[in-house]
Amino acid sequence: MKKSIIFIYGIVAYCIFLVAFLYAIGFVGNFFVPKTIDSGVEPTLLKAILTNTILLSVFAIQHSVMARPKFKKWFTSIFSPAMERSTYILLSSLALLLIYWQWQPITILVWKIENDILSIILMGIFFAGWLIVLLSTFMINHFELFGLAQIYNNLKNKKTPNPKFQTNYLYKLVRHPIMLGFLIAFWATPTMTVGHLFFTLITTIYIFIAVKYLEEKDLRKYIGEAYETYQNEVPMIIPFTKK
Ligand SMILES: C[S@@+](CC[C@H](N)C(=O)[O-])C[C@H]1O[C@@H](n2cnc3c(N)ncnc32)[C@H](O)[C@@H]1O
Repeated sequence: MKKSIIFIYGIVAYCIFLVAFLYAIGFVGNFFVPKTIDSGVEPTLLKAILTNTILLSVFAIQHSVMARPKFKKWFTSIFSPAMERSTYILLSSLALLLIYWQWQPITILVWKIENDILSIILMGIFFAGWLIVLLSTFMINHFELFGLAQIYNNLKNKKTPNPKFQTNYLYKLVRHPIMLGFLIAFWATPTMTVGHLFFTLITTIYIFIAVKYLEEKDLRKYIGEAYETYQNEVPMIIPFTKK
């Protein structure tokens, strides 16, 4: 495929990711965007749970299968390697947009903080979570993580170096600060409904399983002993849980 087309494809994928990422803040936080985690017509409890389980499963399967080295090898045997990350980002973002669009609210209250100061503090923690997610992507390599380095280097006929193993900034505190940021953003809310809690519980379980049994397995294989030492020294997701 023409390098300029691959470049445009990667830029479009990145723009769709930006929309999906920004929308996620409003979706989970219940503000600004037209459809949020607690808005819309409420179906029966069974329909809501079934639909939401399918939606989250689509995202989890896409995200986990496409991140595996075997899938990447297959993909790059057919398409340009420069397109691999952008395709991953594009399909992840589309899976997220599908969640926002089809999510079924369950508005039964689990907790509601009436104290204004506590609510503001929780909203502050919520935004801090999203900031941690965004900043952490730059601590690894934002441009490589979202496929921009690959499409740019491809356009310039340059090889993209393999991603570097980072243990800097927040990666000194935990091994998975991006996931920590998501968990903070999903749990910190002044109003927790059953629908929001369902989303948060399922994503929390998925994050811990995917990180421990998929991502870290690959990282140990490719980085080797240095990653094992890192695992021994730095906690996985919850800070200060390792001596
Ligand atoms: C969506 S990012 C999430 C990274 C990490 N799990 C986190 O929560 O911060 C996934 C990519 O980051 C890479 N990655 C994970 N830990 C890394 C590290 N310490 N240095 C460089 N890349 C890393 C993985 O190989 C994978 O390609």
